[in-house]
Amino acid sequence: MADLKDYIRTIPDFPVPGIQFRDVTTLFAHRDGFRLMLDQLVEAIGDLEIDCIAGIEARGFVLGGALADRLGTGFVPIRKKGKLPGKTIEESYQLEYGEAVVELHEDALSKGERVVLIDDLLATGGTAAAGLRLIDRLGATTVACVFVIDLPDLGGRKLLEELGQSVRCLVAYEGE
Ligand SMILES: O=P(O)(O)OC[C@H]1O[C@H](OP(=O)(O)OP(=O)(O)O)[C@H](O)[C@@H]1O
Ligand SMILES: Nc1ncnc2[nH]cnc12
Repeated sequence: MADLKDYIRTIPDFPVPGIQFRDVTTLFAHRDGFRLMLDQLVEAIGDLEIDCIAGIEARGFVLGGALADRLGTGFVPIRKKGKLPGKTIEESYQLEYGEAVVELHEDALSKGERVVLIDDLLATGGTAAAGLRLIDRLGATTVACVFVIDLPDLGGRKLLEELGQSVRCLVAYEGE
């Protein structure tokens, strides 16, 4: 049986020298790969009762929208600063290669809603941790953080687990 890694391309030195960029566009582009990924994401989340999926810009939107349709939930976007039209709350964070700010509409989630946070890749965990803070500030509960790719060497899984999160990833690149 095909492995998700068969569909993921690695591009060395992008966007800066020294980064091995794990490119999921080749996975998204392949009809068998995309379906296999969604099947595995549904399985990873299947045991949870959830109201909503929150996806992180940009690749988390592709995953999150398709997954929300499969699971019959709503979808909420966590976006880079300056993109959302309504009133927002914001959190800043450090990246593997930079710094950024993410925002969430202040009325995007209600108190007590059960949310799954999703993105394509977990590296340092800075982006996901900022997303968790946004969800938490609206009084909603993140019941799991779900990623296609984990880069455990960068410590993101450990960070999110220390924050009490259930972390679910489909593939990992370790020491590679
Ligand atoms: O765990 P972290 O160290 O925070 O890194 C993970 C984040 O980095 C990538 O996005 P990127 O910031 O490159 O933005 P993009 O999706 O808009 O290209 C990836 O899609 C995650 O969102
Ligand atoms: N190595 C990597 N590949 C793809 N996206 C990333 N985001 C942060 N680090 C990354």
